[in-house]
Amino acid sequence: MSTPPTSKASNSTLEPSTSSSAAEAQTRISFFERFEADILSQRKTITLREWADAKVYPGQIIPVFTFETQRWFCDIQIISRQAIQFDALNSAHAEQENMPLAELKDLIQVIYPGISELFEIKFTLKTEC
Ligand SMILES: CC(=O)Nc1ccn([C@@H]2O[C@H](CO)[C@@H](O)[C@H]2O)c(=O)n1
Repeated sequence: MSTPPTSKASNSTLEPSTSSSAAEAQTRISFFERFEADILSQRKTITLREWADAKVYPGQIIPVFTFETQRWFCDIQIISRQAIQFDALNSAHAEQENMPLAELKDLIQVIYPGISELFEIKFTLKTEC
């Protein structure tokens, strides 16, 4: 059996980047199961993540899985990704999360204790099961 040549095509679907970060783009994203219905109905159109969990780029279409059981439930297309300070979160963010601002801020501090800089990822639904 012959050995394949060293792979150099793993990022072939990504546009050429101006920084090195696209090389680390994640190929999937997970959400807590309790947000599945909100995502499928497009009541939830953003997510707020720490840097390590926000390596997605505008135009990318990625599959979405539940955090709990890694069950696929839709694909999303990334619209934008932008840094946001925790202290700058406002009711417009909460509305796009389909939850009250106080609840959103509490939740983020449970998921990412002490975090001050987040990334807001806007997305749109591409497919659903
Ligand atoms: C499962 C996993 O790995 N991580 C996360 C992290 C965040 N979120 C949601 O993003 C918004 C702001 O953080 C809120 O709606 C969160 O609940 C999520 O669903 N899953």
